[in-house]
Amino acid sequence: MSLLKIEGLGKSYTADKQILKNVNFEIKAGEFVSIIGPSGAGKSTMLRCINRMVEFNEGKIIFNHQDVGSLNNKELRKLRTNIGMVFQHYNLVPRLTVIENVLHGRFGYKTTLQGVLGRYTEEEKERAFYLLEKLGIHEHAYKRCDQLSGGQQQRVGICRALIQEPKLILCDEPIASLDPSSSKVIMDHLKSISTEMGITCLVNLHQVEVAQHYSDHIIGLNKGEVVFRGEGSELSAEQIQKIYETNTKDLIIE
Ligand SMILES: Nc1ncnc2c1ncn2[C@@H]1O[C@H](COP(=O)(O)OP(=O)(O)OP(=O)(O)O)[C@@H](O)[C@H]1O
Repeated sequence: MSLLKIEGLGKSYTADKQILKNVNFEIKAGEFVSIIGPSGAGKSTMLRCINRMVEFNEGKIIFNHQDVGSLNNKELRKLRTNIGMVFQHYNLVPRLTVIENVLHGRFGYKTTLQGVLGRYTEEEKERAFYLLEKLGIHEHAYKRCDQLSGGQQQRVGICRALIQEPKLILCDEPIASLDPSSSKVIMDHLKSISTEMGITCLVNLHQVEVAQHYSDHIIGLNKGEVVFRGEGSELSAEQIQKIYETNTKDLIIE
């Protein structure tokens, strides 16, 4: 069943430069899909169009049978509870505790006053603990977020997305600031979120081999156009060259 359908998507921030050009793809519920491409290809813009953090200019986005472009503010707020987001720099509130940051994921379900006063139900607090435990960081629940390592902070970011009870999680370069071992922990968690919890993951990545290892499908973007769509095993050196406009050996930093 299709969860997300992108049809003829176009985006430009300024009149002189088209960032996304006629982008088309479809993602099924529960799939793990990566977007790869060189810096500036439009990967972040693509993700942000899906929840309308960035307004797109052309085409259609259908998410969970809803036409995203036609939603009013109230409908958009509701839609965003179904779409979690994980960021490269975690986007946590550093001076607040881990558990408070996780509970921020419930904001979309609250009135502004409830959110500002930090009014959460016992059930929400239990769920936050359960998620922290699942991601192996429950012993840090009452620490300030800025006392945690990058990998731990990213796990808090994932818990905050999960407590929204999303159907889709958008991850914008979730491992770009992490060392290889923390990166593996994060990617393993994201993968099990899709396979065990059935939550669809759309992940922007810089590392081709990571995308190949974890993804059901890969989308290759070059200058805002989809130049590859397929499984990791179908991604040949020639395809990689088409995406990055460079030889694969040039992608290895020695
Ligand atoms: N708010 C904005 N206003 C104007 N131009 C923007 C804005 N955001 C992004 N751009 C431009 O859009 C292009 C695509 O940027 P985007 O961040 O989507 O690419 P990316 O593939 O995610 O790059 P990276 O891998 O470096 O994060 C770039 O040329 C960028 O300068």
